[in-house]
Amino acid sequence: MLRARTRAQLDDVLAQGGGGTHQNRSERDSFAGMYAERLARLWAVENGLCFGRLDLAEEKPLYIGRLGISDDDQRRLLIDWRAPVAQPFYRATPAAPMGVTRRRHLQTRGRRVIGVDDDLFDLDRLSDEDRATLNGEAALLASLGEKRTGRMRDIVATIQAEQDRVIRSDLNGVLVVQGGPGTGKTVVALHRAAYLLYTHRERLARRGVLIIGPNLTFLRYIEQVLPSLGETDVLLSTVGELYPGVTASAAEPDAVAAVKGDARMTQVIARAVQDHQRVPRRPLDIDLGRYTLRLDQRTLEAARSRAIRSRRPHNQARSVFVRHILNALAKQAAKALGRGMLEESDLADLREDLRTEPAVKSALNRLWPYLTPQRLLSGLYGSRERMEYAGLAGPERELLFRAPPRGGRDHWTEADVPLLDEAAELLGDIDPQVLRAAALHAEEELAAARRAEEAARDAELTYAREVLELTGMSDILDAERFAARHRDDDVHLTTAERAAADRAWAYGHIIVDEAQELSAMAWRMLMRRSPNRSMTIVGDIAQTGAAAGASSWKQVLDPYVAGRWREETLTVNYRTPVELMAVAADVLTLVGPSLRAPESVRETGARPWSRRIDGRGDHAELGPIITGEIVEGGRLAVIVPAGRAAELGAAITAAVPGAVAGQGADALEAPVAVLTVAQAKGLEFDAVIVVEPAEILAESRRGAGDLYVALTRATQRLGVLHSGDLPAVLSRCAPL
Ligand SMILES: Nc1ncnc2c1ncn2[C@@H]1O[C@H](COP(=O)(O)OP(=O)(O)OP(=O)(O)O)[C@@H](O)[C@H]1O
Repeated sequence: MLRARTRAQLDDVLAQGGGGTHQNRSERDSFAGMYAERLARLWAVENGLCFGRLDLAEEKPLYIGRLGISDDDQRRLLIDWRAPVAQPFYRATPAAPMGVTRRRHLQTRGRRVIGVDDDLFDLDRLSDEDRATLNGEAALLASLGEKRTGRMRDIVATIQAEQDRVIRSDLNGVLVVQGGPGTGKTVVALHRAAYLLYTHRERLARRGVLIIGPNLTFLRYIEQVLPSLGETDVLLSTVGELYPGVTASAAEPDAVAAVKGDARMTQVIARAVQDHQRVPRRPLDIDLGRYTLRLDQRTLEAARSRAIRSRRPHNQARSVFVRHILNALAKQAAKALGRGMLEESDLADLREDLRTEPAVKSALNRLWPYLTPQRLLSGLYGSRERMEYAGLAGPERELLFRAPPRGGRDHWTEADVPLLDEAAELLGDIDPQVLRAAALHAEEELAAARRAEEAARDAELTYAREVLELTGMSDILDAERFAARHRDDDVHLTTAERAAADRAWAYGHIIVDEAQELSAMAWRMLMRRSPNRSMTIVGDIAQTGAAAGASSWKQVLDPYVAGRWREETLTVNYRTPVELMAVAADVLTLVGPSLRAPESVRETGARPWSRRIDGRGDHAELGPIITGEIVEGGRLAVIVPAGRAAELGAAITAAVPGAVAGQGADALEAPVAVLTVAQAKGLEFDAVIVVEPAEILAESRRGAGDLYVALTRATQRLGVLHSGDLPAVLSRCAPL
């Protein structure tokens, strides 16, 4: 009925056609967008719309669902799971029943109820064992035992009490959620986003919520969870995508990323900017044909210090510098012309004449060049002298050195993005017209701007097509025209879209997943986008893999909110069965003797196995072993050492039909995915085979953490293949 009503409203709006004033049209379009979005949401929640019932001691039962629905008389039929009255559904325990006598979990398929599962809080009837039970244990275990699809699902029906505390925690301040693998950190973070948007709609809809994930595969893995929770206005991004117009697609060794991620790069970038403001040691002669003007060091120093004292970013401070220099030149020119003292208005004319003199322009461009972040960074990496001046020496400098890009186009890596952002802060914007007029060699920036424009147009067109398709109007209205109508006034842009295009956007709330992997420079970039410091930081210090990653939350946060952040810990592992977790827990002792693995909620009886392989030649032996582990209708990951990824990926994809290697959408859909630990981070699979664990252990300083991550990706089965001796920490695996 709701869908029919929304559909009718949408039809009404669209039937009004394209006439009327500009304002009429844009209002109509934004209504159309709103109704279409609501309709999409109503379809998205179709599955399992109502999943719970609370029987209360004093009142009528409440039904809990994915969204709230009232009848025409405003009587509540279904309570949105995020509403305060729904809280007991997740929090009530036999010891603290919160007025609830019975909690019922409904399992549905389509519109049919296929199972119910009750928690009784009538204390007299409970045994001790019952009192300690999980919330909706049967429903939870049924959900955990299901085959994995390659996309994360929502858990609104089975959120556990410790997770609910995180989800509903206060919006303000910085909340760290520390938890071992499989404790639901990711899924909880996504539910928190949905909860916050529901509870603080006004504030957050305007400023938006940013969710940062470790890589694009991971974002694809989680992207469907939010619409099914009823939220569409959230920006999912990696750190590498946060700088508009730059695509960080190049790879680089961990050691290089580690230097770029270090907090010291703040000073390096600042010095790199100052390098472009240095005055030459000798006077500078400007030959104007009729006469020559000279800029001596005193004049240059004075202009420079005025510009710096203006405290403006480099590109804006340039006008102060230029004004001072032109003044000095104009006075000299007056003398050279033999005109003695001139009126101020004559001097002004002279200044303007000089400003357009090519020789003066080129001198000014050398003395105080307009700089884009891209030019600054390319110039820095391409010159050992500049790096030296900026404070990079020895092996670090050699790691960062790269030949200047040919044709003006550089290849950026994920670790470059926070540095570009840092540079952008210090440089300030350049008016695009100035950029063109100054005839800078800025092909790269212009190309980036064009690409951004094209991407925005594509997004508009897709949006327009979707709206028209949803409304069944695609044969009546042309998507191009529909999109063009929006373009003029930006009315259709969601908060997330506007935020994505704006480097300086301040988000209402930022959620960071796999946060342990971020470098100090990446944190600076995120903090800049969170002036109100309203953040949820989700991760596991034991799983840190990146060389520039975190070794404690204190180290990450003290520079920004010392003593003002709170931490919650998740302790129960919902992914990995007891038998697998025992193996992983042994490895965890190598990461840190005091670290404790989370408690698993279920047993499968399937003992992890190990098997010796030859490990050389064409790896023909791997095909049958891997094929034998494929889960019918489910997904298997083969996790390999990063240094062997290309070789093993090629061998396995050749031998196993349907297998894919490396990151990307395919890796989520395929029955068998060959991945490195970094690529598998945050994901989960029905079965996992870890190849050459000794190599994974030895591959980096954080090898033990990497092996721990690899071993905790499976929901059902785990096996280990090794050519040398099996590492002693894996002795629980039964040899085959
Ligand atoms: N309350 C719950 N009900 C049902 N499933 C749950 C619940 N909590 C977590 N899960 C499931 O457990 C699995 C692990 O969750 P998630 O990926 O969020 O863990 P994580 O802590 O982020 O793990 P990692 O640190 O390994 O990335 C997912 O399949 C998730 O859906």
